[in-house]
Amino acid sequence: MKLGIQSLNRVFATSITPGFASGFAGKFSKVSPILCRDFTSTHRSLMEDDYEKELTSIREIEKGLTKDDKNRLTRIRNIGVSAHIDSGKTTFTERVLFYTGRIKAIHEVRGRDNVGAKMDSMDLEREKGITIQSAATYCSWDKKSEDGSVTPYHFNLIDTPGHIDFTIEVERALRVLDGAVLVVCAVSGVQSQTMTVERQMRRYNVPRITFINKMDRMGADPWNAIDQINKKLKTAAAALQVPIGAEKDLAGVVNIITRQALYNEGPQGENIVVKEIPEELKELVEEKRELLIQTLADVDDVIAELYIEEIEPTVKQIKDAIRRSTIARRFSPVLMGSALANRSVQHVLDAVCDYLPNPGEILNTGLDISKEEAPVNLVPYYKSPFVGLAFKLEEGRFGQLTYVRVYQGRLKKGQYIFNVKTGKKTKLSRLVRMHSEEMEEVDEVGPGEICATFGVDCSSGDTFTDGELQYTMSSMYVPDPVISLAITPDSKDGVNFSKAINRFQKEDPTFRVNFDAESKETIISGMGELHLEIYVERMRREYNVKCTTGLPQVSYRETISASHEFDYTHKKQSGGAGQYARIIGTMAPLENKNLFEHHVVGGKIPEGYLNACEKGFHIACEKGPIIGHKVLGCEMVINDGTTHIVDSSEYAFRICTEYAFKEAFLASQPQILEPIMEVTITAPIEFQGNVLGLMNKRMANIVDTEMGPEEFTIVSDCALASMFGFASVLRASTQGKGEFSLEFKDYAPVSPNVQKELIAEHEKKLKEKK
Ligand SMILES: Nc1nc2c(ncn2[C@@H]2O[C@H](COP(=O)(O)OP(=O)(O)OP(=O)(O)O)[C@@H](O)[C@H]2O)c(=O)[nH]1
Repeated sequence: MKLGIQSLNRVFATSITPGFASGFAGKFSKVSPILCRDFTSTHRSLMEDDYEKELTSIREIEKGLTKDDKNRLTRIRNIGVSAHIDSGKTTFTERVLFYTGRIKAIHEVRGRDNVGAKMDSMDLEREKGITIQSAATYCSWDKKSEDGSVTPYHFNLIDTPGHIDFTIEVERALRVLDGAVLVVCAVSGVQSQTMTVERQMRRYNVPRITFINKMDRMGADPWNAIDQINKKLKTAAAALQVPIGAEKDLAGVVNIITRQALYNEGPQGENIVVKEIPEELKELVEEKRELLIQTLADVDDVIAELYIEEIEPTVKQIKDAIRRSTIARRFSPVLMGSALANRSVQHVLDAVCDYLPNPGEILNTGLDISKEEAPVNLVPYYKSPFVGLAFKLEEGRFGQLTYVRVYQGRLKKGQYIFNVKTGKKTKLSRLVRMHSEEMEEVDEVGPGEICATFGVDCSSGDTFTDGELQYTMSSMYVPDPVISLAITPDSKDGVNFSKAINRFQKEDPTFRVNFDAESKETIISGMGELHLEIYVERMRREYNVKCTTGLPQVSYRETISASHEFDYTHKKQSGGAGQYARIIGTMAPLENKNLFEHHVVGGKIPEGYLNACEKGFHIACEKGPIIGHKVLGCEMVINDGTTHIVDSSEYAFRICTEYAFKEAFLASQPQILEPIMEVTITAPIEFQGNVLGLMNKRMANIVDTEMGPEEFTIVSDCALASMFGFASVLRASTQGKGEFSLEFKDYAPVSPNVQKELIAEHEKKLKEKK
């Protein structure tokens, strides 16, 4: 047996930081909710972080757990199901609900019975066959051990959408989950969204097991998919199973740890029958078992030592090592099967119990705002004072539904909870556990659990406590919208329109609404065409408001590429009180953010006026001087100025800064930036020429091409403006067989010609309005 270099490092130099442990984690960050949009600091603090340190804190917390706490926590799993579009998350979750007894019958996504899967509860989801909102449910799984004993586990499960347009749903689910099942298609392998989801999991330090689905399809190749997980996702992964049969003859899997063949029998594959391993698979099973142990030796010290001594680890040693390294985010165990063909889903549930952490094995931290935001560990003790996070809001039949993850203490019906941000106190009149759109009343939920409540006024990401503690938790990453649309309700009745807009904004932080005073239009912004289309459709269906929409507009940014010194005086004396302000300073380009600073000495400009200048700066950044889009990458520093004893005021200094900003901006070689998207297109090979033609026409920069047995994938960078309406163009060019996804990558300057056109268009619009 050969030993990987990494395992040698781990055995002989155990101080080496494990590569997979230093991922990104919102949970452990020192970022206050106010700063939650700036994740750079989070990344940095976590890169320096180290799982060993985290583990020390977890061990410390464990010491305080009572026997009851332990019993409760060890049986809880908060998990998410995430994947690329159409990998089968919803189909998989439907099986989970069926096998756990949560639903009595299986219904398919776009199934002939027209019922639709349980977790796609919205009509639109059922019609389109896509998941739009993440749905939460809970269920119980009786896990049978090898010795025949049964242990009941309690799962809170969230099925998340695959489309990048609904990415916020994935972000908020991962923020509160302790583990995830990453579903990968056995034919397509790792796809663009798999990589996005993986990045999100790393951001929140979520351990994951992988399920290779669609093993019943022609061309299924789990070994290729595992290879891609290792290479593309840079996650050490190895199979725990080998399939028995293929395509329509897929009968079950061999558990290579216990060396047992597990067949799914019964109409819905509900009976697991244990048999001898088929003769023709024995060699493959041993080969893959060795590979599993070898991979584990690379990430786990115990197995590495046994490996060096050439001792075969026991079943328990292998399982313990998988658990340790999965929770430490160094390894992802891979299971395989077919959700649609009812094969091998039950083993994923066993693996969730065996290898994913319970809420007591994950470190969650907050900031104590009563002690200058000192970091605090949250302890999942039943008797601790309550701390919980409102991670999702939804308008339900009975008012606003707030999803809460309880981090410590418990929530009881009738109890008062305090919103740390607003200081508001609310009595909990109802407490429910969610089961897709249905709910079940409960009196109490303990630490580590997820529940929902009504009548709590808050925003997504607010922390609640019992009123004594002043803790806040870091919130989730909210990406900036990239696309906008002017929207006008057809009827004069604006009440329902406002209601819908308010509700959608509260529920979804990536859906933004602005009223453009110049054009007198309401502008909605979001993550993509589909995202906005869904909201316009929901307004019609749920609020009876039909709307007319303009053409989608790119959310450009305005920036500068040179520095400029300014000396600006704002003076107004037309009877009554005058206005006077003078500021002197510099304007300079800055990477990816805006910044206001002042270095005024000797009280030449009083503090209050300087604050007004800062306000003026931020107002100016909201509407750029060239085409009225947001400013990005600009630093304004005020070094000096003068005041007038009578005519100076905060108002005068604010206005003065806005004018000075405009003047200096226009003198600093202004540039318009446009969003560049990473476009991933997959289609059958015969359409490769057509697709390349489409992308060339759009001046896309091809970054990668991959040929599969039947399909090809092209990854390219392309300006968002060229991608509007692409769904129908691609459909027409590939006989409806092509698929694509768009993800924001970066901002880049538009060409001088385009800049000229955009400015001319903007000026024309302004003239028309006059
Ligand atoms: N052959 C085969 N098809 C499957 C399997 N699992 C799911 N499908 C099909 O794949 C399609 C997509 O399944 P979904 O469960 O909606 O996938 P999803 O990942 O939830 O989709 P989004 O939420 O829209 O991203 C459906 O037509 C399913 O019937 C499987 O194991 N084998």
